[in-house]
Amino acid sequence: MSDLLIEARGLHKAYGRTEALRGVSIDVAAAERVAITGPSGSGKSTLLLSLAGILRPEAGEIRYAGTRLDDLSEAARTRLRRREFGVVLQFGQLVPELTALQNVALPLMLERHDRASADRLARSWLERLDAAGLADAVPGELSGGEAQRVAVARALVTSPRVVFADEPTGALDTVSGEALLIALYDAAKEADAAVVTVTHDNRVAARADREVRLVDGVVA
Ligand SMILES: Nc1ncnc2c1ncn2[C@@H]1O[C@H](COP(=O)(O)OP(=O)(O)OP(=O)(O)O)[C@@H](O)[C@H]1O
Repeated sequence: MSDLLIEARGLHKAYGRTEALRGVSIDVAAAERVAITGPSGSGKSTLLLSLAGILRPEAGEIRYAGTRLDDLSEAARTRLRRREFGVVLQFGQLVPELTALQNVALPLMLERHDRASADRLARSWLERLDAAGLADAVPGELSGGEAQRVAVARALVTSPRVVFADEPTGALDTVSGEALLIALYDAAKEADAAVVTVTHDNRVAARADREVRLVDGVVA
């Protein structure tokens, strides 16, 4: 057996007449950092959301640790996602009514951790991302970069096998964008998690172990 974590073959996904994915195959090995790049509209987000089990492609197969992800029921996919995956999206992923600490602790609370241990772990992840001082702030009080650091802490708090990040640095200036990505890569490495990032940014792609470039819904 190889150490392949994700094996996707021949993925097709259309939105009405727009074919976003036209036969994409991609593998991700355990602890590997893969950057998905390509022009706007080439299908990067659609591929990421499909691999993360959030979108269901119309054709093709996705195996996660040998299990067919695309065949699972919605409930089973949600359970697997909560247990095995961390996700950082572009915007609005923090719950506005909760503090940063409560946002980071939320995935643990959903997994029935007790409050004290969830808060302790959440605080330690905020510290690792240099965001301990933000613990009591609500998302409306955070800058774009601060909110993204909190979102990264929340994606890692459950010790996922894979972190999926859709343009995590898109809203940030060059310096804070790169710092956030380094923090994500370092934290994932420490936790032995694979990272799949969608990015327009060459510097981000250069830090990955491998770049997969999409053009018009196929791997270029
Ligand atoms: N929910 C949707 N409804 C209709 N069309 C969509 C939807 N989501 C994406 N598309 C279309 O599918 C194609 C691929 O979109 P996708 O967002 O996957 O590309 P992308 O490479 O991530 O683009 P960007 O870099 O601009 O974020 C585009 O033509 C887009 O307009």
